[in-house]
Amino acid sequence: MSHGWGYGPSNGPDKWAESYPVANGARQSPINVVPKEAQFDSSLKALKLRYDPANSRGILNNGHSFQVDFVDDTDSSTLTGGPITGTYRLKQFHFHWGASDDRGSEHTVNGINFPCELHLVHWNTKYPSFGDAADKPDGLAVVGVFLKIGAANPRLQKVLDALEAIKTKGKQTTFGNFDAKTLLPGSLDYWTYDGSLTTPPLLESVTWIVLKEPISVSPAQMAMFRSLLFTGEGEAACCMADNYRPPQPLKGRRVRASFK
Ligand SMILES: NS(=O)(=O)c1ccc(NC(=O)CN2C(=O)C=CC2=O)cc1
Ligand SMILES: [Zn+2]
Repeated sequence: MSHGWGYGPSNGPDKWAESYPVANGARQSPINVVPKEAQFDSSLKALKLRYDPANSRGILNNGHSFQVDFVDDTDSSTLTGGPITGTYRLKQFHFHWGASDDRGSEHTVNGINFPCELHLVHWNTKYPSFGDAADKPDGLAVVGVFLKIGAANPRLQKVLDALEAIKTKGKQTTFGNFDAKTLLPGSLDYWTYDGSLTTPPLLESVTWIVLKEPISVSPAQMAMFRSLLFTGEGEAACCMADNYRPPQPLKGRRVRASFK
């Protein structure tokens, strides 16, 4: 790819394999989840997500999405239990969304797209840092949460209200005292499978944990996601939307369910 990867016709998901051959690898993400084909595994533990609001640090427009970054130098915001062993620390969360409400999620369920998907990114503390963990087969664990059109979600509002300050690529601002737990649905039932980052470098290092229950988002709130720009200040504006990779081949992988 002559220029950076993105989601446009010349640098989008169909082109990524040119610079990132692992795009055609054996454990790529996202996937289409077919609940009837997922195997209930009674040995799967309940997810334990313990997040300390004091760890939230900033919010950044990285030109592909926006992410809320967390201080991750102690075990104060962690993921344990579920399909993983050991302790994984929360590094950041971000979203993927569509230009219209009929698309935008990365994972699909029975071929259905949601308008938006939240990813909470964690790294395995058996490694010294996120960067060290990012290319290990058990290095990362991402919790995926679907957003479904419905009533306005007050728990999203603090995040959405911050977007006006980070409209263009590279802009960031402080974002303290945010409790990421408030973004989770009531049920922590999940599907899990071995996968990858869904953006370059597409590293096959992610244990995916996709929650069955969506959280709500209103059409007006979706419009706020779409008010962001892929482009930097002074460049021709391009609205940030359709920043999702479509489902990838399962290639024989098993998808397990924590629930019947
Ligand atoms: N969409 S996803 O699979 O959850 C996905 C998750 C993460 C990343 N990349 C990163 O986290 C890059 N990164 C670093 O390497 C250090 C901080 C940071 O943000 C890419 C994709
Ligand atoms: Zn993501």
